[in-house]
Amino acid sequence: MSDSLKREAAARAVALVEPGMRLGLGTGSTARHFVALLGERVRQGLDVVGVPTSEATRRQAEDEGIRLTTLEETPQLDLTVDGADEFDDRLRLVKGGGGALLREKIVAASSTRMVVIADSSKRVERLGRFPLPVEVVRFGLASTRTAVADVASRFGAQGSVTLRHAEEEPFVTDEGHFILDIAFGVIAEPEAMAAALVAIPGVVEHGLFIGLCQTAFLATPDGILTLTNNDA
Ligand SMILES: O=C(CO)[C@H](O)[C@H](O)COP(=O)(O)O
Repeated sequence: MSDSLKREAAARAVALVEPGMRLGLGTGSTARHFVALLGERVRQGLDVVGVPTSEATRRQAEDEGIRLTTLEETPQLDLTVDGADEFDDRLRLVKGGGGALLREKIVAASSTRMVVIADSSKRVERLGRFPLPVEVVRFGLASTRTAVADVASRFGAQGSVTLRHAEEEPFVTDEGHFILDIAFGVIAEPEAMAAALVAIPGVVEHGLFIGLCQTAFLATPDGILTLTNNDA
């Protein structure tokens, strides 16, 4: 998708921001537009505070002059705006392509409202096209990986479980963990599979965001499509 479409989706989300709001600031190339546009409004006098979902977003928000806070200081947020790697029509999301899924999920769960901004290529009929990221502690990696692979195959994964790398080295998250990517194909039972994954010792979190997102602004060549999920 072109960058200008991503920016349009981000602009729709920025329009939701009101003075005094406590914001969750997402991670990725689409969320980056949101932070940039928010920065423009802050420089025009808008007073908000934000909790960044990654060190990359923290650096960008600081450069933009956005006042930052933490969940320790501000445990309840009004609105989180973030990207997604894929989502279905019930606004169940897969996130973590950028490796920030743990902080992203904690921030989203601390928000009254989560809005996703994405392009139409991210919309899927059934989740699983994008490999599912699973954040794991480094200790016991081989055992955890075997347990994750067992769950993945029980729930119909068509591909393998891969340790994510950055260049030659394993990718390390902002919280100091590794990421396993599960090539599913189709995730037939997202809720049950999510429960099975978090039951594995060593698994910190997975990239399925279920019941967290209420609204998606979807950039299409014909304009912005709004999807809503009133159950979240
Ligand atoms: O989950 C994420 C990072 O962990 C991102 O939100 C996701 O990867 C989407 O990124 P982009 O907007 O660049 O497509």
